[in-house]
This record gives sequence, structure tokens and C-alpha cells, in this order.
Amino acid sequence: MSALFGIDGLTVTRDNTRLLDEVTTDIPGSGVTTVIGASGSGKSTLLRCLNLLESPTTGAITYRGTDLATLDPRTLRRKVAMVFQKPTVFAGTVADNLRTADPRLSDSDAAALLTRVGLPVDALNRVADTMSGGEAQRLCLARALATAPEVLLADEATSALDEASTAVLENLAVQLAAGGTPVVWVTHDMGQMHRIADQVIRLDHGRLTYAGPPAGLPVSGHDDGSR
Ligand SMILES: Nc1ncnc2c1ncn2[C@@H]1O[C@H](COP(=O)(O)OP(=O)(O)OP(=O)(O)O)[C@@H](O)[C@H]1O
Repeated sequence: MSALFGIDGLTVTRDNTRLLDEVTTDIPGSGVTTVIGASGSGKSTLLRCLNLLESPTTGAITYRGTDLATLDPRTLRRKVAMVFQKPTVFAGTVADNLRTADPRLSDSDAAALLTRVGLPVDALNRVADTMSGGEAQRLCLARALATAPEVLLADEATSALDEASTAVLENLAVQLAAGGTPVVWVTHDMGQMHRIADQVIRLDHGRLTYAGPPAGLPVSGHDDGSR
């Protein structure tokens, strides 16, 4: 099967610093691919490139065989949804937020989305900007799923969550992948990586240091770049 994303010699330079340095790897079209690495290793930059929020300085990325640079960002983002490290909620209620993604979303579909991310159904009528950081993270994930994307990109989606809510989202990532929606999941939690990953990409100072199955990588702790 051809790659979901083909990454070829990807280099991103900003302010004379290489945030990504000649990264070449494939992201497969099924399963959960986790991107791991210490803080500042370039994980978010890689994810942002996959969503056309950053452009390569040199190198190229393909999506299902098509050069990303030739695709309209809005068209791509309807297929490749992204959840950011810092959640951004819009004015209005939780339901209003979900309907920014799909204006035709029924009340029952909106409620089902909340349930998938571990939020109570009665949160639908809450004013979105009264939510806690962890609740907002889950709302943003629900909003990303409202359009039934082909792919989900998630950047530290559980960073503000307790253990139980983290488990709900880890399970969701695995279920999405099992249902045919590949997931690219950034984390620096090695335990989380082992719980959900089928494939791992590891970055260190912008360089690819590992691409392969999770076996063989440390089983717990935070990735500080050591082995
Ligand atoms: N526009 C920019 N200009 C200059 N430096 C940048 C820019 N964006 C990011 N950086 C730097 O590039 C490096 C990689 O950032 P990135 O956010 O991709 O890392 P990360 O692995 O996701 O980190 P974290 O785990 O802390 O979120 C960091 O040192 C960051 O400060």
C-alpha cells in the first residue's frame, strides 16, 4: 500500500535554525503513528507541515501520492483534521462550536461526538469559553471529528487531561484507526506511545532518529532524546 504521507528530505529552517533537518520517512495509511521526541525536537513543526500550516524550506511531502504543495489548504484540511496543543474554542456554546465544523450536525450527532471524547452530553449548551483546558482540548477533538476526516493529526491532545480522560482519548485514537481513519499522534509520553502506537517516528533536534514499530523503544517516562 502506498504511504499516507511520504516525507522526502523535509527541512524547515526559521531564523537560521533547522527545526526539521532532512527528514525522510513514510507515514502509513493505517493504524496509529506516534511522533515522539523531547521538547523542541520538531514534533509540532512536522505535524504543521502535514496540515499545510508550515511549508518545507527544502524537501517535499506527498499526501496519498499527491504533492502537498499542489493542494488547496482548505480542501486538504477537510480531509486531514488537526487538533492543536493549545485548544482554541470559538464564541458561543459547545454545540455552536461543533456546528462550525458541520452546520447540519443534528443534536444527537453532536451529543454522540461529546460522548466519544468523554464529555457529558449536557455540556452541549455550555458557553464554550467557560470550559477548563482539558475540557476545551476534548471539545476541539470532537469538533475535528465532526467532519468525519480521512486522517486525524493530534498534537499532545492529552496534555491537560487526568488519567481517566487520557484513557478515553487513547482508546478513541485506537478505535479511529481500527475503523479506517489513520491517526498521527504527537506525544512525549513513552507509556502513551506504547499503549496506542502501531508505528513510531522519533525526532531529536529536528532529525529523524527512529522510524519503526514501538518494540525496542523505552517503555515509560518522558522522551528526553536518550535511548
Ligand atoms: N517560527 C519559528 N521560528 C523560530 N523557531 C521556531 C519557530 N517555531 C518553532 N521554533 C522552535 O523550533 C523548535 C521545534 O519546535 P516544535 O514546536 O516543533 O517542537 P516540539 O517537539 O513540538 O516541542 P514541544 O514538545 O515542546 O511542543 C523549538 O526549539 C521551537 O522553539
